[in-house]
Amino acid sequence: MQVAPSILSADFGNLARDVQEICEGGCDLVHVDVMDGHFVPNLTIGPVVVEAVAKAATKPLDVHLMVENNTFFVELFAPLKPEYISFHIEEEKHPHRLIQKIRSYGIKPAIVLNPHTPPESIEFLLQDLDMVLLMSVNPGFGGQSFIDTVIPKAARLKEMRDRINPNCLIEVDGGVSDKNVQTLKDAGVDVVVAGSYVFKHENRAEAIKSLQV
Ligand SMILES: O=C(CO)[C@@H](O)[C@H](O)COP(=O)(O)O
Repeated sequence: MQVAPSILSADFGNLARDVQEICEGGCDLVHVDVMDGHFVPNLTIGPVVVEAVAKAATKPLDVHLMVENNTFFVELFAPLKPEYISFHIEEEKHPHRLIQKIRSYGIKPAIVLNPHTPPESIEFLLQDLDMVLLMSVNPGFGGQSFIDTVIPKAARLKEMRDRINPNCLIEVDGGVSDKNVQTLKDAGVDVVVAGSYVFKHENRAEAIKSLQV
């Protein structure tokens, strides 16, 4: 299991220090939540702060857009060269075009599904994706409870993924801890995002290790 700590739960007064700590602690990706106050009822960070995160990070960035105007934000973040940019299928009229745009920057495209969105909604996009992110909380905030319907959903997505594009990773985000990571692994999940579990742990490196099952 790859682990992508969400910096939403980091100490923003000491962001570079916290990013360095999770990278030295062995995380696989640094997960960056971009919220615009419209698609979700919360507002986070723009390219100025993400540039500082990219400078501090020794692991690739995984940028999760929770925004209304995906194309505008892709253009804003592409120069920072994250490994992945993911956007919500619920907020995109032309997802295939946006996937091509993200790839044209040399960035891996990913699509995010809210808890209610079925994996079948992206069946005909799967061949063009590097990752699908399944939300296991309603997007917008850290520290929420895990919605366990994501487990059969991940298993259904895995069946589609294995058939259509075995290289496409499955990522789960929200309420992830050492208590549910093995179940997620068994369902076929490849990457977990964890915010409060990692950043509130007294030993963040140990927290990351406990998720690398
Ligand atoms: O995208 C989001 C929330 O919208 C997540 O990345 C959370 O930040 C995960 O936080 P925890 O549930 O692990 O505390």
